Amino acid sequence: MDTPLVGSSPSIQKIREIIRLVSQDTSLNVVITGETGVGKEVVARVLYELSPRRKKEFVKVNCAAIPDTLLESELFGVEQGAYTGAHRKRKGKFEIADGGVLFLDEIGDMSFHLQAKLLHVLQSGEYSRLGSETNITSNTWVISATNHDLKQRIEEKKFREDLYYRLNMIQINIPPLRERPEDIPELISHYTRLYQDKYPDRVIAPLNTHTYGRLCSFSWPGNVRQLVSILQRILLIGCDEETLSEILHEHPAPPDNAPGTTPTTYGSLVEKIRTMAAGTPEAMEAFSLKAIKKTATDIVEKEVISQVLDRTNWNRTHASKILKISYKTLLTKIDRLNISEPN
Ligand SMILES: Nc1ncnc2c1ncn2[C@@H]1O[C@H](COP(=O)(O)OP(=O)(O)OP(=O)(O)O)[C@@H](O)[C@H]1O
Repeated sequence: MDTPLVGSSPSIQKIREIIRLVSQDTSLNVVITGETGVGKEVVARVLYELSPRRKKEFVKVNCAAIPDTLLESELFGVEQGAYTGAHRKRKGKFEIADGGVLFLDEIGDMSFHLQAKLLHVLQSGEYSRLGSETNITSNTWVISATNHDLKQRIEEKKFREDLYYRLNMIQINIPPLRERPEDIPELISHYTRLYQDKYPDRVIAPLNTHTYGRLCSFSWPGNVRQLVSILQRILLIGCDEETLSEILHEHPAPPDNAPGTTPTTYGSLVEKIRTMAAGTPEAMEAFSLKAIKKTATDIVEKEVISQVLDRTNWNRTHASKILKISYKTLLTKIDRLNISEPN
C-alpha cells in the first residue's frame, strides 16, 4: 500500500472499519469530506487498494484545477473531429477508470452544467464521448472528495441536491488533526521512518523531546500535510528553537487542542459530572460549579501530564519544561493526581 492510513484515534479507527466494509461493496458511491490536508486522498486510495478493483486503474481528476470546458472532455473523452483541434479520438477518465476507481477531488467546485452530466452518467450508467452518439457503459466506482460543506453549497444553489444523494451513498468525514492529537505521535514515527528509508545516506536523528512536544501540541491548521512538510524540513535540515517558533508561527495550540483533551477526555468528564449530579442527597450538597470546575481541571491536567510524561519517557525535567511548571509542582501533581509510571 502506497500510503497507509496512519493513526489510531477513535475517529481513524472508525474510518478504518467503514473502509473495510465499503471496499467490499463498490456499488456504493462514496464522498470523503474534511478540511484540506486531512487525508481524503489517502482514504480514497486505501478504499481502492482494499477493493476487488485494485487490479484496474485509480484515476484522479481535480475538478477545481481544470477549466470547465476542458473538464468535460477530460471526463468523457472526445471523438475525432468533435471540434476544431480534436485531431484524434481520446479516451476520457471515465473510460480509463473502467473496472477501477474514478476519484473526483474537489467535487464541490464542479460547475452546475457538468454536475448535470455527471448525474446523468450515475443514473443511467452510460455516457458518450464528446461528438459521438455511441453510448459507453460506465463501470467505475466513483469516490469524491471535498472540503466544502456540500449541504451549504446546495442551499446556496451551487450544488445539485439530486447529485449529492447519488454521490453520497456513503459519507466518510475525516476530522481535522487538532481534534485527534493522539494521531500526531504515530504520524511523526511513521514519517520519520519513511525519511530514514528514503535518505539512507543521511543521518536522520529522531526529534529531541522539546521539538517533539511542540509538534505534538501544535494545532496544525494545515492538518497532516502541514505536519508532514514541517517534519521533513526539521528532520532533513535540523531546527533550533528560534526557527521552530518561526516555522510554527508562534501559533500555540488553543487549550482545546492540548494533548489529551480528546473526545475521550471530554466523554469521561461528562460521565463524571453526570455521576456527580446523579448522586445521593448528601452528595448533592457538595455539587457545585466550583466542584465541577475542580473535577474538570483534575481530569484534563491528569491526561495532559500523563501524555507529556509518556512522550518524554518520564523525563520529569523535560516534562516540566514543556508544561511550563516547576519541577517541584510537577512532582506534587503526579502525586496528587495519582499518575503512575508504566512498568
Ligand atoms: N492518516 C494519514 N496517514 C498517513 N499520511 C497521511 C494521513 N493523512 C494525510 N496524510 C498525508 O498528508 C498529506 C495530505 O494528504 P491528502 O492529500 O490525502 O489530503 P487531502 O485531504 O486529500 O487534501 P486536499 O483537500 O488538499 O486535497 C499527504 O502527504 C498524505 O500522505
